[in-house]
Amino acid sequence: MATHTAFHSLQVSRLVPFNRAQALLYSVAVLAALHRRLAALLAPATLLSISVSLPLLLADLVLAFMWLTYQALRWRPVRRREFPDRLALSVDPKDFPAIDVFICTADPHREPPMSVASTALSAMAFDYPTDRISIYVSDDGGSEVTLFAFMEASRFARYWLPFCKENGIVVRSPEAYFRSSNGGDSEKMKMMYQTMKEKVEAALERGYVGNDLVSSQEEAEVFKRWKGLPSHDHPSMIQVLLDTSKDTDIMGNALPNVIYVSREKRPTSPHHFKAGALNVLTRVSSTMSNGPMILTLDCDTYSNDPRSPLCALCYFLDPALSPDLAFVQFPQIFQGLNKNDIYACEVKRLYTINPRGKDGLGGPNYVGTACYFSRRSLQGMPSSTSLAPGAIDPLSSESVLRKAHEVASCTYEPGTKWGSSIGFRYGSLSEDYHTGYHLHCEGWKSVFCYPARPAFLGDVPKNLNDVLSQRKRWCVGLFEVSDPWFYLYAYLFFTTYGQDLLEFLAADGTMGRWWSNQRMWMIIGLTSYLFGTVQFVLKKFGISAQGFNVTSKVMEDEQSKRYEKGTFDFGVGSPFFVVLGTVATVNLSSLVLGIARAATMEGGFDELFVQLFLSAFVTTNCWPIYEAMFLRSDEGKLPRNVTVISLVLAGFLHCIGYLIFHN
Ligand SMILES: O=c1ccn([C@@H]2O[C@H](COP(=O)(O)OP(=O)(O)O[C@H]3O[C@H](CO)[C@@H](O)[C@H](O)[C@H]3O)[C@@H](O)[C@H]2O)c(=O)[nH]1
Ligand SMILES: [Mn+2]
Repeated sequence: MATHTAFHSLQVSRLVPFNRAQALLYSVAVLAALHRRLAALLAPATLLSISVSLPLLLADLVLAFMWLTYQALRWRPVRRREFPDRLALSVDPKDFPAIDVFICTADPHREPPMSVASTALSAMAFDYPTDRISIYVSDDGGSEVTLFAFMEASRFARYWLPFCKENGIVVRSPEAYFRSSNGGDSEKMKMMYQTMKEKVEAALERGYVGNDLVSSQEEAEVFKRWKGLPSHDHPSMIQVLLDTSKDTDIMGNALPNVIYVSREKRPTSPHHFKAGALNVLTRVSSTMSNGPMILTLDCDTYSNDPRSPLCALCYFLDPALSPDLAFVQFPQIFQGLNKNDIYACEVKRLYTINPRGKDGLGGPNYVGTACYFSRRSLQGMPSSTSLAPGAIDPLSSESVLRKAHEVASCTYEPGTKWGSSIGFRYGSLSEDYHTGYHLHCEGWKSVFCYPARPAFLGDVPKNLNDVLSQRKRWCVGLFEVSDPWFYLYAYLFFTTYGQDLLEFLAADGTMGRWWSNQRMWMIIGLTSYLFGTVQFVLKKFGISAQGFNVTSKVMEDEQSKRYEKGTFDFGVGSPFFVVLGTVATVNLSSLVLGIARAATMEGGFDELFVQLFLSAFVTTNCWPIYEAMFLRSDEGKLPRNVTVISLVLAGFLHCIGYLIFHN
C-alpha cells in the first residue's frame, strides 16, 4: 500500500538508538558491579564475610535480571497513527463489519446502573452505521435495576443519538457530557436524563422495580420473573431491549441492537468471574448479531471519541495485518484523577508506556477494556476462518432466544474448550493478561492504538483500601497466569529442596536432620530474622539498645529429657512463639478451608493445587507447634496464654483476609 493511501503508519521511536546505547553502557556497568561482588566472594574468606557477600551477590543478580528483562520494552518502542478519514473515503460503510460491544457489570451498588447505561449509550452513538452496532450487557449482579436502567436508556437513546449527531457532540456518554456541559441547547436533554436517573436511583434504593416505575404491562411481566431470585442462584435471563430491524429513533433512523444478559448462576458451578461473563456474551452474541468485531468495555469505560471503531478498522481492514490480528488495544486512560494522582492510579507505565514497547515486538497485551477483538481470535487458531452465521430470525423470536438461553447456562461449558483454548481464558483473576498472553503464544498479533484524543475514559478507585485491594487482585492474578509459571515455581521449589537434600545426604547427613534443618530455617526466618531486623532498625534510630543476650548453657533435667526424645521445648511465653503459633494456626485453618472449598467446587483441586500444596507443606513442618499448642501437657508445651493470643491473632488475620478478598 502506498504511504499516502495507507490507513495507518508506524514510526519507530527516536529514542531507540539512545536506549540501545544506554543498555550497552549499563550492562557493562552491571557486569563490573557483579564482578566486584564475585571477587569479594572469592577472596580469602571467613564465614562472616561470605554471609555478607553472598546475599549481596544474589540481590544484585536478581536486580540485573529484572533490568535485563525490562530492556525488551525499550528495544523497539513504536508510535502508530491511523487515518480514519482515508478509510471513510475509500471503504463503503456498507462493507463495514458489524461490531458487538460487550459491557460487563457485576454489582449495582458498586457500579451504578445509570453509569453502566451511560457507557452503553456512548457506544450506541458511535460514528458507525448504527444498524451494525449491537450492545450486549452482562449483568453478573443479576439485578432487575440494571435491566430497568437499560430499558430506560433504550428509550432515551431515541432522543440522545439524534441529539449527539445534530449537535456534533463528541463525548456521547450522557453522564460524562452533563458533568461538564452547562445547559444551553442541552437543557431539555439534561432534564430528560436527570428524570431517568432519578427513577433508576429510586429503584436502586428500594431494591426492586415497582409497578409505578414501569410503563407497560409487558414490562411489568418481565420484572415478575426476577422476584425472589438471589443474584448467585438463578437461571439465565436474556432480554432484547432494542432490535435494529424494527426500532428507530425520533428521526426515523435505525437504532442499534441492545441485549441484556444475566447468565445462569448456581452456587455449585464455577462462574469464572469476568472471563466467564465475556465468554457467555461471546456465545450469546454469536446466536444473534454474530459481529466479526467485538469491543470489550468495563462498565466505567465510556467512549470519549465516537470514531474509535474506524481507528480499529484501519488495522482490521489492512490485508497485510488482518489474517493474524487478534486485537487492537486502546490505552486505559482515566478521568477524575486528582492533581498529583496520589494513589498513582494512572498506571502510566503499564497502560501507555510499556504497550508501545511491546507493540514494536509483536503487540501489546490485552488490558481488559477498550479493546477491539476479531471474533475469529476468540474461536480458534489464526488459520481457522469459519464463522457461523448469526440469527436469521428476528432477535426476540422464540428460536433465537431459546438458543441464547442455552449457551448462557451453567451446563453449556463443562466438557468444552471454552476458557482453556477458546474464548477468554480461565484460571486467573487477571483474565485480561492471561487471555492476551495465550493469544500471543498461539501466534496471534495485536496492535496498540493510541490516538491523541483519548478514545475511552474510565474511573479509578478513590480510596486507599480500594486501590490496595485492586492491586492485590492483580498480583494474585499474575501469579495465577499459570502454566509456564506453575512449572517455573514447581521447578524452583523442587530443585532447591532436592539439591539441598542431596548435598546434605552426600555430606553424610540424614533425612531426619535435613528435615529439621529446613524446618528450622523456616522458623528462624519467621522469628529471629524478623525480630532481628526490627531490633537493628530500632537500634539505628537510637530507640532501643539491647545488648548481647548470652545463650544459656544450663539445662534442667526435664528439659534435657525432652531434648533427648526429640520433643520441641517451648515452655516460656516468648513473643517468638506468638508469631509461630499464629503462622501455624493460619496455615492449618487455611489448609482445612482450602480443602473444603476445593471439594465443593468443580475442578477445585486443579485450581487450588499450588495453594493447597504449599500450605500442606508448611502445615507438615508445623506439626511440633500444633502438638505443643493442643496435645501436650508437659512443662515444654506452649503456655496457655501464648496459644490463646495466637488463636486470636490468627482469627483476626483471617477476618482481614476475608474482608479484603470478599470485597
Ligand atoms: O465476576 C465478575 C467480576 C467483575 N466483572 C466486571 O469486570 C470489570 C472490571 O472490574 P473492576 O472491579 O473495575 O476491576 P479493575 O481492577 O478496575 O480492572 C482492571 O483489571 C481487571 C483484571 O483484574 C480487568 O478485567 C479490567 O479490565 C481492568 O480494567 C467490571 O466491569 C466488572 O463489572 C464481571 O463482569 N464479573
Ligand atoms: Mn475498573
